[in-house]
Amino acid sequence: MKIFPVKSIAEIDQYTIENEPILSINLMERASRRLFDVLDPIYRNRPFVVVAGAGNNGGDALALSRMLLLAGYDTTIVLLKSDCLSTDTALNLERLKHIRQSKVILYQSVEDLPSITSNHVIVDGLFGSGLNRPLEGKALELVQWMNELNVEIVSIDIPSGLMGEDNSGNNPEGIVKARRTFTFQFPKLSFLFPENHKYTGQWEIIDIGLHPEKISEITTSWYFIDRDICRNLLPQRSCFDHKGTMGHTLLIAGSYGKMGAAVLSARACLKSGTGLLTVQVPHDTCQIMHAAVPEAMVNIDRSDLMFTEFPNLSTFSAIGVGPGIGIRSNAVKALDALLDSIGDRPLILDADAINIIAQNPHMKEKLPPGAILTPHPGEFKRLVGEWDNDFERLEKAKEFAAQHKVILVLKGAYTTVVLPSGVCYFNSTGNPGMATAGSGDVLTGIILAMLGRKMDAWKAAVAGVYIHGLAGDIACETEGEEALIASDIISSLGKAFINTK
Ligand SMILES: NC(=O)C1=CN([C@@H]2O[C@H](COP(=O)(O)OP(=O)(O)OC[C@H]3O[C@@H](n4cnc5c(N)ncnc54)[C@H](OP(=O)(O)O)[C@@H]3O)[C@@H](O)[C@H]2O)[C@H](O)CC1
Ligand SMILES: [K+]
Repeated sequence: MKIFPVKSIAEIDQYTIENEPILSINLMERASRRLFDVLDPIYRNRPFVVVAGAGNNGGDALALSRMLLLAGYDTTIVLLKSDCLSTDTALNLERLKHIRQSKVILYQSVEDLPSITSNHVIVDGLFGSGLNRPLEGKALELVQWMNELNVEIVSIDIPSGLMGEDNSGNNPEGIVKARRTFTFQFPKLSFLFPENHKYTGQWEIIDIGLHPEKISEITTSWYFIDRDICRNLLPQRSCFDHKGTMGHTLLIAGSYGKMGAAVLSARACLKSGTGLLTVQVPHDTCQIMHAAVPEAMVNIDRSDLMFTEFPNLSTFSAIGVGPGIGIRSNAVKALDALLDSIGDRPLILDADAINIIAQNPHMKEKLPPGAILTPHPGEFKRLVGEWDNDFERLEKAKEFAAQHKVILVLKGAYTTVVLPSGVCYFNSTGNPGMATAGSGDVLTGIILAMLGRKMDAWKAAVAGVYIHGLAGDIACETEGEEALIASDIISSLGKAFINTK
């Protein structure tokens, strides 16, 4: 699914009005009706206070209020006083006046506000995608009032005060903290940043039937990785395939005391379809790998403890380095040498491989084009330094990916795949239960298998994060968030692939 900047959404909106064709007031009615249909079963019989602004977000709020009133809901409307209501908002205010029970409070000061019980639901329709500056004055007062009530707030389209994209200069006091946000047609970029979760709460998309032609025509740099995207990226097997055509991957992982990372990554790689897997492990640990992953071949390092050498790379269709290798000087030297001889072979670097590169900046220059790096936030900080907010974090990632021509996979909620071109893919699968030891090692194994099958690096990264998250979601259904461990993600890979194809 595409994610658009809010200014492009206004363009799609306009195109829909002209080409469906549909009157803008009727498009607003359709959006509000679909919102009502979602809210009605969730909040049956609860009293509502609907807070509306002067723009079209307020128009949606007023149309929704009419629907609530007609359905018998106790509904009070608080309208932010303004001299210039949008045309459709003014029309919806007019329509409300025809309903006998409607109570519209024109907000001028705090004394005007209704008393609220804990049973109330507040609907926030003050500002939506037309917001262009931080809130102040009466609008700010209203937001602060809503936030201090400590009752459930439902935001229409966007929590009022939150910008669709960059909130760097915003005033955190002037943003509604919703329990739920029902957003029209597309997720907004700012919803995908961890720091904005406290504003959006749980968010959901409501399809309001914007014109599909315009949606496919307008280009964007941002995508939400859904099943369709992943399915189109995954290669099919032919009946003539054999293990030699499914890729021979090399995984360099583990050190004395950290063999779990290597085992998890190796298992995940095999469960993600690699034809053959060779794992490079320290001498003293080879029995662990043989016993835990009998399907893997083992290349034994001369060191008892760590990664210090690697086999001839020409045999392998893709190489993965990092889980559990440590950052001791011998491992540093070996990674440096590997980067010297890698050529343009597909490569994924994770965990300590990233830490080594962060500590030895000259190695960044040796990264082959298209290499995939999968840092968690701590590793990414070591690579690029601090950031002030998540929008800036994304900018830094785009800069790094462009400069070094690599693909970054920023792990976390909505794991983000950043391509050298600046295109970003945000993952839709996964859950907080996956914040557990070894989860990242599993991802490395999955992506390595895909790279080994000659998938383009960006495709392997995008499909890999989706399958990883989906396997985590499937595992969570039986394990729950607390008990979920990395091995459960591996066990669910089969179902994840089946459900995606
Ligand atoms: N395609 C869709 O998804 C549809 C969306 N709908 C709804 O429409 C809103 C967007 O409506 P819009 O009128 O563009 O925007 P807002 O309701 O957010 O209002 C913006 C107006 O407010 C002014 N503004 C902007 N920032 C501030 C501020 N900080 N303080 C005060 N006023 C502000 C701005 O005017 P200015 O001239 O003052 O700049 C705007 O006029 C969308 O979110 C949906 O809810 C449709 O109903 C259906 C289709
Ligand atoms: K809103």
